[in-house]
Amino acid sequence: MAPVPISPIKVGHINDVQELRKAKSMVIPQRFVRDMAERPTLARVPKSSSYNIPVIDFSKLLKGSKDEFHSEISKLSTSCEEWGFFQVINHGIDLGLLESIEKVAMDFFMLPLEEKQKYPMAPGTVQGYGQAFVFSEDQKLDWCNMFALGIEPHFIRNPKLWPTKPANFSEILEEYSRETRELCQKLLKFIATSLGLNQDTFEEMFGVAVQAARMNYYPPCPRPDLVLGLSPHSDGSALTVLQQGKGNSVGLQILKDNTWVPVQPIPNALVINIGDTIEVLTNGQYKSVEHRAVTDKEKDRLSIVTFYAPSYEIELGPMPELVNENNPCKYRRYNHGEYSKQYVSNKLQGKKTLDFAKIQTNNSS
Ligand SMILES: COC(=O)C(/C=C/C1=C(C)CCCC1(C)C)=C/O[C@H]1C=C(C)C(=O)O1
Ligand SMILES: O=C(O)CCC(=O)C(=O)O
Ligand SMILES: [Fe+2]
Repeated sequence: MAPVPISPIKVGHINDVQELRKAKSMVIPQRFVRDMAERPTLARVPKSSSYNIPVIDFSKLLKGSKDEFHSEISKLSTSCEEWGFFQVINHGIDLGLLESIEKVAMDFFMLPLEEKQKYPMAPGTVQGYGQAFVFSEDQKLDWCNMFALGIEPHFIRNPKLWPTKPANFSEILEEYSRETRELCQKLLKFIATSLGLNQDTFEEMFGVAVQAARMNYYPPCPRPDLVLGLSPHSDGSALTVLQQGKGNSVGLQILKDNTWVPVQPIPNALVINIGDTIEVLTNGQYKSVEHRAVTDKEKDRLSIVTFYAPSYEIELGPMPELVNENNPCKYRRYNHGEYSKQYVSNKLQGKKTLDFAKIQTNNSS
């Protein structure tokens, strides 16, 4: 069942950030100005290798020698345990298709506002053009325009929100989504293997997986020190695939050891992150890590995000194989549809939605 908002939500006027940018005002509307504690520190994090998220060579998993396979599986395991993020190179998705999705997404965002507003994201919902996860008039806003669509299964789609311009948008998004779905399915097999589980564990458990796409456009901001492109959050999915636009500014940051670490884009690579579902299923062994986006004074930025999650119908909780004396059960069992409802009814707020599933103990963090 698709999540539906329960009561009318008053969110006040939400400025479109591209229009603010066009107006060339140096003054940032107060709703975008973050409280001190939330403002991004723009000091450079050293570019040393300890601050680079791991890179997985997918071709070594698919067709590498036995040694290459084992060493890449071991790297995958460390990445999921210690980072919750990794970049995949040689993923096999046609590079022309990556370029095409970027082009249609960019062409969409560059349309006049009236055209984009034909596909409005209603308050309290997550599909269409606008700002998702806004629930009150005093909530801070992100310096970002979003366009999100449910992809699979078809009942989550709202056909009225699929744009007619650019003309090839839907065709490219369908093709891209098929490819990213396949990538997620393969990755889940390798993730299962890395946990010592049967490679089909997740596929068998997930039923007909839910897939959604979100395009985020961050125009340059005259005061990047005051705003956030996207509020800190973990993803409610099982896996997320994130494509960073070519030649964009660095904008994605992940929270590691209490430091916001920037993700340096690698040309043609895809960023993968572990979502809340895998954290729960692995009883916290693999982590869904908090991340956010920051903006740049001169450069805009585009990201194209695929969320891959289990069917709304399934019940899930930590897998018994991953619960033991040293790692006692941290999450209760719940229905993924309920979790989705919870996720889309709250503002993005770090890893807060996971409290829904956490078993509270005296020393829970
Ligand atoms: C930051 O996360 C999201 O925007 C998001 C939204 C996904 C969705 C759509 C854009 C339309 C269809 C419904 C759905 C909620 C999947 C994240 O997706 C995650 C969150 C949950 C929960 C999930 O299943 O995927
Ligand atoms: O734009 C980015 O890099 C982050 C996007 C993201 O985290 C999301 O859409 O969930
Ligand atoms: Fe995210």
